[in-house]
Amino acid sequence: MFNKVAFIGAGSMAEAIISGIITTSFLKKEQIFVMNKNNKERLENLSERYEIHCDFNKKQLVAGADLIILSMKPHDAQEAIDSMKDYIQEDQLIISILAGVSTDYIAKLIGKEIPIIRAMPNTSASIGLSATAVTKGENASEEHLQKAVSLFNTIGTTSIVKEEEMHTVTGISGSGPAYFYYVVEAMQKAASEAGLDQLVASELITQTIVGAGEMLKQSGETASTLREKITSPNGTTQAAIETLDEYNVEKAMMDCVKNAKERSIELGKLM
Ligand SMILES: NC(=O)C1=CN([C@@H]2O[C@H](COP(=O)(O)OP(=O)(O)OC[C@H]3O[C@@H](n4cnc5c(N)ncnc54)[C@H](O)[C@@H]3O)[C@@H](O)[C@H]2O)C=CC1
Ligand SMILES: O=C(O)[C@@H]1CCC=N1
Repeated sequence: MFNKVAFIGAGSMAEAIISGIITTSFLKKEQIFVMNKNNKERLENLSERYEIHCDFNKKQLVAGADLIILSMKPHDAQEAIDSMKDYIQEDQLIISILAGVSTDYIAKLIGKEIPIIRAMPNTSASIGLSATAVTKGENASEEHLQKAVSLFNTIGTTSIVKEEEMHTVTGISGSGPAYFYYVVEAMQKAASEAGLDQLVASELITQTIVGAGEMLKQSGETASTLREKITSPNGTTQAAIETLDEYNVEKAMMDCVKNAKERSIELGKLM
């Protein structure tokens, strides 16, 4: 499907994707090329661990790559793309995982009518459990989109969305893992205050969140039904949920997603 894949940016998301495509044998190690801004030690480390090619020479890195993955931070995109756009050809496919940044804007920076797929994975990619959403830019075909789906399926599930939905997706599944970690941190604090052993608490909380996730996935029941089944009249769960309602946690969660979405829109405009 791809002969050579070049990652521009070698941070945590690039590593998660690399790990997925190697573990599932989607690509051979020697087909993967990576660069970052100036962190030689990081590249050496990646090269040793995954046996992939690392190179600071942009021309060499991009030459012959049928897929280029933009995996730098949004604020670094302009400089990174400026310094390599002359080596990019219209028959190459670009996948961007940059939060907030439109395919049109990337095409404008590159200055060519090039196929671009925009994707929003999440950090669970590092264990093959990302919820990734993808969308295609103006010059990308259905075939390009399907190739991207195949790639992101190596690191979890992949959903196809409209480009205008990508900001919402970022607020839901891109940043989403952090919301659950936040809840876990709070539960750990409560357990600690109550004097429960930290290791025991951690084991119980982790298995509780994994179990709830699997119930959502496997039971075929809605979150609301599953919650009601736990909530005995005048029981402990009712007392707990009434507290969440008193604090208006539902509204807080809705605003949390909304603000992440707004920030994604801003990130796109800041470029
Ligand atoms: N961390 C997350 O949960 C998610 C992040 N994203 C997006 O993924 C992208 C990368 O995020 P992370 O991996 O967390 O960032 P990171 O900070 O870990 O990595 C960024 C990489 O880009 C490199 N870079 C910066 N300027 C460069 C340049 N001029 N040329 C080449 N490389 C350059 C850096 O050296 C670094 O290797 C961001 O655009 C972010 O919006 C998307 C989904 C989830
Ligand atoms: O916080 C961020 O900007 C990135 C994008 C999605 C998750 N993390």
